[in-house]
Amino acid sequence: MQGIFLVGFMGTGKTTIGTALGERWGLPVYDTDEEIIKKEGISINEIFKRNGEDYFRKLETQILKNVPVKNCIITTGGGVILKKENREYLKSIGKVIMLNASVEEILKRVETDHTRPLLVGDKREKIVNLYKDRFELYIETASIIIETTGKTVNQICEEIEQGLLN
Ligand SMILES: Nc1ncnc2c1ncn2[C@@H]1O[C@H](COP(=O)(O)OP(=O)(O)O)[C@@H](O)[C@H]1O
Ligand SMILES: O=C(O)C1=C[C@@H](OP(=O)(O)O)[C@@H](O)[C@H](O)C1
Ligand SMILES: [Mg+2]
Repeated sequence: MQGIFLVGFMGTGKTTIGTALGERWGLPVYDTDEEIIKKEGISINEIFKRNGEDYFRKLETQILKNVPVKNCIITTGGGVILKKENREYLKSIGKVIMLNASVEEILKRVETDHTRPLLVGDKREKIVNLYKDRFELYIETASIIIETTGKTVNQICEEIEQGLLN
């Protein structure tokens, strides 16, 4: 089986759904953020603080291109689609699934979480602006789009399974 990649905005549930799919299908799951944290030995917040976003993006591309793909599920960080190089790689190497959610739903899910350096300050404003810049890039990269607002993890996994059959 070719690799299954989950892309989408922060808080759309990529890490959660990828983990659930891994359990359902008995496949290994690689989360690019977790691989970056393992490699650097510090949190994403700390990487942004010490080395800046550009450094993080370089690591992200490196990790993306080096995680196993065949018979694996790969969950990405929300900004992976910013680089054309990454979008092309994703499209060429696996099946790309976009998770989507409304701004209100994302806000609810990330409200009390302080692990995302790009959502510091006015979270709603940050989400609206970043999503506006990125939306088309997710759409361009993915071949399956799944709406997650108001759905359970199980429902979303079932929709993904259905989407892969079509
Ligand atoms: N379908 C869902 N319904 C409600 N909460 C969800 C759902 N999917 C994920 N979450 C919650 O939203 C938060 C962000 O999920 P996460 O998987 O980290 O998203 P991402 O990796 O896309 O940033 C977590 O607290 C998670 O438990
Ligand atoms: O959208 C982004 O630019 C980011 C998303 C995060 O991952 P999640 O989408 O899993 O939250 C993480 O990679 C980093 O904080 C930057
Ligand atoms: Mg994640």
